[in-house]
Amino acid sequence: QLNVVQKQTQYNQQLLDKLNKPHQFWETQPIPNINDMDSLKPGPIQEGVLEDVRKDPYNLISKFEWCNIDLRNDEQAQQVYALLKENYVEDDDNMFRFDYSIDFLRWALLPPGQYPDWIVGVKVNQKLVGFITGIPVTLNIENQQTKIKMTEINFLCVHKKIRANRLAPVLIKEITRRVHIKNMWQAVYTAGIVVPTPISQTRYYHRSLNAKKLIEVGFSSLSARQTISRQQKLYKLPEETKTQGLRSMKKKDVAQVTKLLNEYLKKFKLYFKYTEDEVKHWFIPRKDVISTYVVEKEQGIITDFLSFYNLPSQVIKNPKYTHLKAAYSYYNVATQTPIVQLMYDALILAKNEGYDVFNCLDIMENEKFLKELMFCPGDGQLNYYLYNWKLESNMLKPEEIGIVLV
Ligand SMILES: CNCCCN(C)c1ncc(F)c(N2CC(C(=O)NCc3cnc4ccccn34)C2)n1
Repeated sequence: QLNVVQKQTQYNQQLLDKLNKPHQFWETQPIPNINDMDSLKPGPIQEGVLEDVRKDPYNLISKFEWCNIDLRNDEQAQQVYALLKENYVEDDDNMFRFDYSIDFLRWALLPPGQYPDWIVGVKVNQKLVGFITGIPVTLNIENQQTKIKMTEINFLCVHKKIRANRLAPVLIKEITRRVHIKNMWQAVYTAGIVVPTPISQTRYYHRSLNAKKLIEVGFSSLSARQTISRQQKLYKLPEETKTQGLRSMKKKDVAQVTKLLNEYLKKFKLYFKYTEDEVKHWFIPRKDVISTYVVEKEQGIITDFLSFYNLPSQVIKNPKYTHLKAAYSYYNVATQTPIVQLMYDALILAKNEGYDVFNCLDIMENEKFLKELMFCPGDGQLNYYLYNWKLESNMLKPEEIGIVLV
């Protein structure tokens, strides 16, 4: 009885701390707060000094220990899968939770140049209870001459049962240390929540592919005048794609796709530079992970390509369905084919691959097709963040963002 009271008191105190000092952790980080906006000059906020980087891992509360996860090892990959499946991002009404597959996690976290100590776990008695990851990227910021070698942070997750232990800040500090020790001083990350200080706030849009199921799982709702059959007719798609020469991407396309992508991304203020090796990793189709289709014209010239990734959500409580099959728009480059037509074909391909919904953000040139292809704005916002970098402009518009994080 006593320790229940003690736990409740401790929890109440933590709530009070949060109310009094929200973002206690974030204020200690080199990320501009609102009044830095016009005082900081563009570029790194703190100069990194390699000698000053702590050589040993941050301390953990007793019984917790650090471990590097080898995702190539089936057992360890299974542990990561199970932690995320039960404890990763949910929607605000706790109806859905992401269900990233093992094949997807190997795609997302084992790109060329990956560092083994950037897949970070925390274990208690051999059980994985905390996770955070980094992958190496080369970022172009606001068309600076210099490209910056930095990290893309993702998959921060703490087991539901041990939240409010302040483990998340320690996970962030530890992976920051492991990035600093490699003489890298910036990071890019996204989150559905707002913490200091987004560089861009983007919105999710959804295009219904299986109207009936979306209503049955509670993803979509019917207004007074709508009926399921009218929704099905409204969103119906042809079986066949329209674009001449559209086909699945193959290894032989890597060189052309790399040129197309790197050239196309120069339109934006924030984008990665891709090597051919990286294009091979990120775009060669993988079953149930990534789908990429190229448009091949005469003499084998590739003029456009489209891509989308597979991120199912577990439907937490539903008598009929366990999963929502969602395709997420990845990178789409339209240089000859009208982007509306290219994305219309993406919808047809996704429908034929069995997806229930096609999601995209209002970044890059996406707002050129959202209305015409009947995408609806979602309640999800995705905020983009840069660690240790002051932009020239305080915020970037969504259409200036050329990065998709999975
Ligand atoms: C780097 N990592 C960011 C990507 C993680 N991604 C995909 C994400 N981050 C925050 C969101 F707001 C979000 N949304 C997709 C939209 C959506 O479909 N909302 C209903 C829904 C269905 N399933 C889920 C699962 C979790 C949250 C909302 N869900 C909103 N997506």
